[in-house]
Amino acid sequence: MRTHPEPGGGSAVPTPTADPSTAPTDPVLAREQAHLDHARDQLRRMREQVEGLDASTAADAFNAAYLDLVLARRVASLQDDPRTTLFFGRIDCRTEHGAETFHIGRRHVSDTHGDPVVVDWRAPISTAFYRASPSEPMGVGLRRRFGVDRGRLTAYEDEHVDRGPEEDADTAHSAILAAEIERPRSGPMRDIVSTIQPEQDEIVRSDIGTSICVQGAPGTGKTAVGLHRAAWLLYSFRNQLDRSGVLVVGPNRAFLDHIGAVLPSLGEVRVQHATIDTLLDHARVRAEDTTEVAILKGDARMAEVLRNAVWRNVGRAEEPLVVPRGSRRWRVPGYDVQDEVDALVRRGVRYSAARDLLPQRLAHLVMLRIEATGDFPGDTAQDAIARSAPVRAHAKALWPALDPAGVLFSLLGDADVLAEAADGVLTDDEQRMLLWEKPPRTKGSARWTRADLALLDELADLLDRTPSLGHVVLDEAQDLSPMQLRAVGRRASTGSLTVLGDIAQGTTPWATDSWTTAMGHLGRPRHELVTLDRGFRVPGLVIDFAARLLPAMAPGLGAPRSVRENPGRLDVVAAEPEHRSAAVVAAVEASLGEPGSVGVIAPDAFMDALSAALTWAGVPHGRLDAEHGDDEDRQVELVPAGVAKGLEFDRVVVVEPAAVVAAEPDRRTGLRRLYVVLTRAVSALTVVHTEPLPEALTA
Ligand SMILES: Nc1ncnc2c1ncn2[C@@H]1O[C@H](COP(=O)(O)OP(=O)(O)OP(=O)(O)O)[C@@H](O)[C@H]1O
Repeated sequence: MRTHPEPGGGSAVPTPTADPSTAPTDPVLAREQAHLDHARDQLRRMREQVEGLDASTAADAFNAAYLDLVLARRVASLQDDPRTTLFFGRIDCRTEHGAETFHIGRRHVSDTHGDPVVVDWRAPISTAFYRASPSEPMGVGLRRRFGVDRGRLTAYEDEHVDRGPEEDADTAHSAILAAEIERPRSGPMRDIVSTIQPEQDEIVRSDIGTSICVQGAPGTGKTAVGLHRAAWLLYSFRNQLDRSGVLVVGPNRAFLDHIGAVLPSLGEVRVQHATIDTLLDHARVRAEDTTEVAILKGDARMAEVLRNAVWRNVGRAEEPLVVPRGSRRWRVPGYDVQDEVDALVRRGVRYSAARDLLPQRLAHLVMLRIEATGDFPGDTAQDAIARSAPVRAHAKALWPALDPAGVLFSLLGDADVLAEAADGVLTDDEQRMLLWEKPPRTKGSARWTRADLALLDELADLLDRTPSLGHVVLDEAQDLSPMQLRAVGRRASTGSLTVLGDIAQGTTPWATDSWTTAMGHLGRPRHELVTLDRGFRVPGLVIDFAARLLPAMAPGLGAPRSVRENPGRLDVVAAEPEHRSAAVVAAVEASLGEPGSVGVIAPDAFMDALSAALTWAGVPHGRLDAEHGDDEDRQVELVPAGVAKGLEFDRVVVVEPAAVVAAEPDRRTGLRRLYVVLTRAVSALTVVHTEPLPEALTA
């Protein structure tokens, strides 16, 4: 594929130093720039038209305020960002209307006749821009990609898709695509709309009813694909999803900050972002379980224990129900009351919903007796009986009000309650493990753990149905326990899910080793499983180094095939123990002159010493943790190994791999953690060690 203008006739591929303010001399580029100027004029016209609309003409003040809000949002969505272009590609197609040209951009722009000047990348016609190939041209004759710099077009590449397989899209080299993939990374994650690959596009545009699970090695674009899928769904099913909502769940705050700008840059500001802890925000976490107990609390069998723990509270109707009315007392025998209770239990509604129905059911039994005497007191009488003190007291005794904390408090604090709920589900030893050594005196003083949050969430759902969103994107899903997966799954019980992860990056003791099992816990036994294996982040030298770990900790899983042209740089620096921090500082200082971010990733225990060493050397740096992301524009970030998942930096310094491994509860988890931290680099990786490297890495 040729890039125009050719070297000598201007910059082939946009570079930060190109001067885009000059008019293009290449006639094709000049015509395209004129189309861009026209598109900008039309967008301005569309905006001015909306600005001119008068909300005060609405029927009443309420409607006027609502219309005002809608118009303000519409004006905001029609803003033009002069730093970027309105389109990044074009396709020339044969359609039922003859030969047509479509320019593809981030948003739709139309002219005064309503004809498209730019089509949204999510519109059906744009699919061909991403997927057409010589073997399947999809009606496309020409595909053109544009090089862009500071809001101007600086280059273009043409691909004659219909000219047969000699110019196959897979092998044809695109300098513009390569430049986008190779660009140094700095700041938060960016959208990839101009370069979405065909295998990624298939996931992005899967039907809303399809739940998809994407297994992909580091840097294969899982997160990017999940976010673009959310944007595509919101565009294609706007009405449905505006009502039900879309949620993105990620591993920690630092990760959410890293990805937080992608959807807004695509015009989607109404997507909620959460970590699993903020999602299950039922109580403050004030204690930590041992690994063994956390694994048990995360086990899917706990769902049955909790179900039993809730429903065991429904009592048996031993006593008759006696209701005085006028001069008579109406008596319903216990066995009749019990039949109603049994019928409600069998109905399969949530505990609290069934509880709300019971007084009416009891009142109905009383009414039947009254009517049997030939008296028909009317509909309001049943309501009055349902609200009467004897019926309310009877219902309350049979079906007590519960709250999640109260149920879990008695389950973990009372061996008899646990024994009854866990009978035939957990062994005696497991039950002993679950019980608090020193039970708190009240549920309010209980010191809940992170694993308890998923149990409280399950209980909350047993009592009252959790509302479902329209779509949930779950990233780094391999790390969630079965109980956490159930919690996410119920938030999409009537919607669909996009589940992203990598079994080889599972670093929790309860990490899943099977997507079929995980999707079962998410309530999606029927799903599509897709594997992504082309790596866009990690260069070849670095991925080959990290992949040495795979046989030891995730046999059967492959490394990504790096699509990067730059093989990257790998330096392994052996230092004396007393010079470790100095070696890290030297590695950081060596990379400060180049553009792009620098991540120093080390075990948690080293953070203070490394921060002090960097400060002493006068290197400004930030410090990420699970609660704080990259909130300032800093070149150097100090990152605890446990927080690095999902992040990327242009250059990475990994400190003491053996200690990264040793900080985890077991060797497999340790090697997986090391695999995660070694695969964060886009251009260069420096490994600083004083202890021998883990054997798996030197093999
Ligand atoms: N089609 C593409 N064009 C350009 N860049 C891409 C493309 N796909 C992915 N990337 C880039 O590759 C990098 C890695 O993507 P992403 O973080 O989504 O990968 P991941 O599979 O989620 O990685 P990890 O498993 O390590 O979290 C990002 O910088 C992303 O923008």
